[in-house]
Amino acid sequence: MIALNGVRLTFKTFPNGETLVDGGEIKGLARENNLLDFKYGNDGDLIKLMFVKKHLDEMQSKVSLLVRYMPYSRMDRTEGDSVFTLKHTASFLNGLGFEEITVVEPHSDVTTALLDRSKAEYPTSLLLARVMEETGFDASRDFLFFPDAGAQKRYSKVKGFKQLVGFKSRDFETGEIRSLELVGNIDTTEFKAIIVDDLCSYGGTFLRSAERLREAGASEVYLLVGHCEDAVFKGDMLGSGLVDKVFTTDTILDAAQGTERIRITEIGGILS
Ligand SMILES: O=P(O)(O)OC[C@H]1O[C@H](OP(=O)(O)OP(=O)(O)O)[C@H](O)[C@@H]1O
Repeated sequence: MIALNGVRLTFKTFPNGETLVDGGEIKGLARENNLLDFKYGNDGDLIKLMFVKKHLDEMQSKVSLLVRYMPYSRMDRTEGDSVFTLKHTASFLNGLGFEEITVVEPHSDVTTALLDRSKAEYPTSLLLARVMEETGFDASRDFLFFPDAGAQKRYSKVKGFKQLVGFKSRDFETGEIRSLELVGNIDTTEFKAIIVDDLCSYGGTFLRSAERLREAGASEVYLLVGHCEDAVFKGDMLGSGLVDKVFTTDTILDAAQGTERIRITEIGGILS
């Protein structure tokens, strides 16, 4: 999905897969300062983005970019012969020459380090208070749970709550979670937990997290993630009974049962 100044652009696809881009639609929506809102679905969307930006360049207008989910952001390091796809995706976007790039919930600082004139926004942090209120979170008893050190670092500004951290081991090649152990002092026999992280893909991290939390006495477990892919529901996250509710945004997912999906454009601070 690509929106220009708040209006979703329409694209047609030729039988051979090429895209027909409507320059008249772009021209009709263009202003002196423009915002392209980019929701990545597949690699073809990057090509569409390039066509739109190049067309706006021909009108000599200024264009900023909102990247709802940074493609390849999890490939923020390489092992063995794997290509550094995040670096090359960032290079592609830099080559398009945006005035500014805002990235929603990047997986790590590597994304913003690679992108020119970029900044990050974290809706998960902004939504935490709302999720706590809805779940009846009691700060004197309940815990936030960060599944790995990366998550703990990402949300290090969230202070004043009891926290537990996971120690996760993942097979880089297959993506399979080898183990996830819970680290921290649980000083109560019954508590609620909110798992906080940037993205849910296959859901293994969160199923394992919820298992460990339930074993430790959690009576309710909630998941708050910035990005959420459909695959998690095929993996039966909610059907497992381990997670009571998933709170996420619309950066990837359009709709799924059992989730509360909050439009990022409604979260103060992201687009201002
Ligand atoms: O739903 P899943 O398929 O389990 O994936 C979700 C997890 O994967 C990502 O971390 P990752 O393991 O890539 O963390 P790392 O970059 O710190 O290794 C993300 O931050 C979640 O913790």
